[in-house]
Amino acid sequence: MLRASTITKSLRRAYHSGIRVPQLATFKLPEIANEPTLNYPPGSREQEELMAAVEELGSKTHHVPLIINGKEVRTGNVSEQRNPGQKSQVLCTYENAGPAEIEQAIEGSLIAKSKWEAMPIYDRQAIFLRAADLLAGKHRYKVMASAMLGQGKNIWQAEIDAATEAVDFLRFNVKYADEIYKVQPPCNAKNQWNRVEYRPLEGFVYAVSPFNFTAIGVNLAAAPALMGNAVLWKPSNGAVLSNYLANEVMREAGVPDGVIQFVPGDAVEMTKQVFAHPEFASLHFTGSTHVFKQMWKQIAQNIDVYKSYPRIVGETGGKNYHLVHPSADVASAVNNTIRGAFEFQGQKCSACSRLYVPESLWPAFREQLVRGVESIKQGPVSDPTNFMGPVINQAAFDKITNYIEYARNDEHCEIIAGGKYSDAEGFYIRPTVIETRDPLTKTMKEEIFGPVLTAYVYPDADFDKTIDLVGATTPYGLTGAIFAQDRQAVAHASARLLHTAGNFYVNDKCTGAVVGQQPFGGSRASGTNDKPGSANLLHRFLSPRSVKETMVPTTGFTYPSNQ
Ligand SMILES: NC(=O)c1ccc[n+]([C@@H]2O[C@H](COP(=O)([O-])OP(=O)(O)OC[C@H]3O[C@@H](n4cnc5c(N)ncnc54)[C@H](O)[C@@H]3O)[C@@H](O)[C@H]2O)c1
Ligand SMILES: N[C@@H](CCC=O)C(=O)O
Repeated sequence: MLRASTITKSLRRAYHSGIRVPQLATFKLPEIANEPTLNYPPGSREQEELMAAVEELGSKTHHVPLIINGKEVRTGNVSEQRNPGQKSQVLCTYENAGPAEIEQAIEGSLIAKSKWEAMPIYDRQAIFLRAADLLAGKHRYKVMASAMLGQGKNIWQAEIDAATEAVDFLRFNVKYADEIYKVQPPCNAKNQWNRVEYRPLEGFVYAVSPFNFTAIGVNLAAAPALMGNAVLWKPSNGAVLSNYLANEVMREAGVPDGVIQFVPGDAVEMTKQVFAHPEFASLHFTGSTHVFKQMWKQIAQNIDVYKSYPRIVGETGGKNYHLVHPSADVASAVNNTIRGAFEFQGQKCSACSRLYVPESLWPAFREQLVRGVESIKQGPVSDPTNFMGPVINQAAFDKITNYIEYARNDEHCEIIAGGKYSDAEGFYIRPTVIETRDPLTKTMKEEIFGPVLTAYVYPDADFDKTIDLVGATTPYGLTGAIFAQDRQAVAHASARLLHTAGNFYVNDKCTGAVVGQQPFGGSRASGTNDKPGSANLLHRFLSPRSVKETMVPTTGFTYPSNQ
């Protein structure tokens, strides 16, 4: 007979070797809803606290290490992230991962994954719910401040990105995971029980994020991680500090060491190394179309190296439209166009960058548009009265201003608002509207990713032809909007424009999708349309296993018809 002390010792050993309390109930999640957006009016406590965080964060240069297996790693290969609105200010310096650190991160992630995937879903859900609460509460202003100073976001844009959208991704993914786990085979033959288990992918996930949305970086790493995967997260050079702080929030919430490896570095070299690894299981990418296509080709070339077929998930560029019908409410269409085109300096994949207006409405439309655009206040994010700030860096500034100069020199184009810019202090480009007589001019076709809108005026009788034009002008299919009060026109355009936009809006701007409300993503050259902010995305990081269990012995092998 075992003595009590021996039993206690054995139990303690069992506990420490990882034996867990079993799940003793089917749990019900707390209610999941969108994080309320704070308004930050002048004089409010929230504005004061946020601006204090901006001042505090901007008062020194921060240093961002790699985070590999939960440890801060320094390589000595250091780069800078500057404030795009005040380019002399170095917001942070950060370490770049080299081949040895990438190798270490991949190995560590595979080891961490073995425990992480075995952790019950409710533990993983609890961790990400906690991360959401930390981001919505204790760390909200610090992370927002880093997006404001590092990515040039004003208060509102930082709020809807680094606070509410990031929090919504974390919380809604938890809800979608719950729904996915509940989906089980509808039929069981007699004496049998069929089950589906939602395994994570075998191997590791490579998450590569863009500069423009902190929330997207969070989701690129957190969504696969929630489903039991381990992730190498390569942030954009333009968003290192905010992404690092968001990752620190997830670590504080309990994401175990090694599950998300935070590895800024040289995009090309790192990607080459990652894609050559046999355990590479998935690319989770958001960024430009040409980079995604290049990555897809690299993966295809390495296909014989991999253990499994890698899941390729990529949300990419857009050339989004507002189509105005003669029956539209002009003032509303103008206001939506100004917001859709120029919020966050047009640096949204969903930004409106081509506009189609009927001749009959154009005089009024143009007058209101130009007046509104010229009235836009622009400057550093430290002044909350600014509606617009800087673009992200010199390369973006040069690229965008080249488009403006192209239009200035094109005989079919006229710059009717804006057109001015300066990179003396920071990368400031005035919101610019180009009117063109050529609907296929360069600025109507190519993604500019800046505050440049091109308008084409069509004869009212050509509404149908214009619908065709909208669909045929670009290879993209991300977002679009129809403005009309005539229901027939709405229905007609909606049907005819079916494949031109993964997010289609009626009498609303083509930007500003909200997690839990408008799952986001486009098709054609705009991406794989796996809809971040929906259960669909989470499925991409799962490789389900079907289990069939038979309860009674099999007593023979012949068919009844053989008797
Ligand atoms: N569809 C969407 O949901 C969505 C959302 C946000 C941004 N975007 C798109 O992202 C782009 C803007 O973001 P960006 O400027 O950060 O994009 P980007 O393509 O320049 O960079 C995205 C990421 O890819 C990395 N990268 C760059 N070149 C690479 C290469 N050759 N190999 C491997 N990795 C590489 C970057 O370091 C960064 O981390 C726009 O095209 C925009 O439309 C799309
Ligand atoms: N949720 C965002 C996605 C923007 C992409 O950069 C929007 O719809 O504005």
